[in-house]
Amino acid sequence: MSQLTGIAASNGIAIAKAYRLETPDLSFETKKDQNPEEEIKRLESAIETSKSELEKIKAHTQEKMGDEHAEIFSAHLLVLSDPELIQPIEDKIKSDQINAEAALDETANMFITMFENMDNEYMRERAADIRDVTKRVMAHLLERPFPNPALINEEVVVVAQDLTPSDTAQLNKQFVQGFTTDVGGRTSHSAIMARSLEIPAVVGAKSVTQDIKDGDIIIIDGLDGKVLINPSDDERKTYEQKQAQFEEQKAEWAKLKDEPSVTADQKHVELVANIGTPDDVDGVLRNGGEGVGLYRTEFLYMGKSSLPTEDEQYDAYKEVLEGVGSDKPVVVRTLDIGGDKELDYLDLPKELNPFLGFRAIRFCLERDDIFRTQLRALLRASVHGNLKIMFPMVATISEFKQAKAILLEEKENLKQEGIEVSENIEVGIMVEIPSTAVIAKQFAKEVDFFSIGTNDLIQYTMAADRMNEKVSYLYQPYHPAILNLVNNVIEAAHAEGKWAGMCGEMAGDPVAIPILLGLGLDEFSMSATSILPARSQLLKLSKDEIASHKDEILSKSTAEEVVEFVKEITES
Ligand SMILES: C=C(OP(=O)(O)O)C(=O)O
Ligand SMILES: [Mg+2]
Repeated sequence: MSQLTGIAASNGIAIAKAYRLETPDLSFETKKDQNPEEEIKRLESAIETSKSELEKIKAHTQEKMGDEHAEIFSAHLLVLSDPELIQPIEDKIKSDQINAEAALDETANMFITMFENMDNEYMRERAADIRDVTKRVMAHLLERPFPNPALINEEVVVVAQDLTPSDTAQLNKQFVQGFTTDVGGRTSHSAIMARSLEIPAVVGAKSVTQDIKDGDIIIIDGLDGKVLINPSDDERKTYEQKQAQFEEQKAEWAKLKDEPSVTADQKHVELVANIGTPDDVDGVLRNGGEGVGLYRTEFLYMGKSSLPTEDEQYDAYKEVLEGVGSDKPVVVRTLDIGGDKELDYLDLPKELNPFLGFRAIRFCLERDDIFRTQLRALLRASVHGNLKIMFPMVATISEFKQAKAILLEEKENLKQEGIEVSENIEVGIMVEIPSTAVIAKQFAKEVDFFSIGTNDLIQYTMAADRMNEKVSYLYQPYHPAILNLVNNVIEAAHAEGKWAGMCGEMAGDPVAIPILLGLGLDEFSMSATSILPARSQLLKLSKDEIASHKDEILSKSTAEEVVEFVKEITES
């Protein structure tokens, strides 16, 4: 057996066979003087195999995730049945006498370039479909296995170089017991999704794809960030015991499900959850969440071949608001696309620094057609619960004002159309850009609330990529620079009678919780599975006692000094 160490990204222990999820190498050689009849036969057979796989995936997705998610596979099937694409490939095989791989590649690229350059969104989306489908057909031509995560139907641990958010969205929790990746950090979106799926995960384990073969027995220790490959019987027993202990601990926490979130000195805070889809609401309720502090709506736009319609979005928002319960807050973040969250069908230009690029509110203010559709859906859904709207990646007051003005315009438009809209929607911002944290005082006059997005705030403040394990030593949530920014935001909010929450992963971190409590954070939004452990921890903490040491905490020079000091004052 061998053991790898990575970053514990989602709690729990998983023991199962490895399933490697990787796109095969699709490079090929162009061959001349081929027999066209044979090449056409090979092409037809690769297309048929691809079609039958896609039919299966589509049926499976329809059953597990509904029609909306299955739609992308219908679009792929249409491409594979389109004579306007297939005939030119066959013509090329005949005229140039080249192998099917070369003819497929050339013809598909020609169509992709043509569609991508059209001034028509529908056609640009078709370019993305052709690109996806061509990969599958090419893999079959080259006889290299193409992974179909949606079709996994036995208990496995997924092993991948990295998982995109849309890969993660396809994983079926019934069979996928856990996952491990070479790259990534605790705040990469695949790790965040693992926590909302409640499956154990270890990310950033560097060489899992090198060291693990399909079918190896793997133990994922999501509590301590370990990956064991082909463990001995004794090791397996040890981990089965650890798994059982973790289950017992969870049963203890579960007793707090309907209890209030109070500290030892009877101070209330709000413990709410981060979600990515309406399906996650169930986990929020099971884990005693007092609402939703961050609904990442990007996932509505992913795993599809086109933008979600206003009605589709309305249905999702209504489902969340009603599911959570009408009195409980639901903070919905408007589209935060960009960074590692791409939408193929929008065909946005590749950027050198996507995390510093054209994303989130920057994108929405330019593509206000897309933004308005989302805002209308949100406003229409607002009558079904306690909705709060939050804009991501706000860097300037002017961005906030523009976004809010568009929201108010759409509200007026709906009212003119005779559609009811709630009059009590709070409108706030994520604080994830250092400049915004620095002038929080000025922002606090404009917004109804702040939610601190430490996942990004830390990476921008420390100039350390949140997904790069090489610089993860610099990604320091307890660094005094971060704590001073957080404190600045909380004080600014309170001075204007507003509330300050946090929806970055730091809010659910047991080391950070006492510090944030002492700084006066009002709302802690975290993965649903962190809520009960946090509630249990709060019961033992005195807010006033920690707050009395606030200045000392903020004046420490290093993260280590902060952690040591807070440990001293909370354990004494
Ligand atoms: C919550 C945040 O947003 P995301 O993780 O989706 O970037 C954050 O940046 O802290
Ligand atoms: Mg962010």
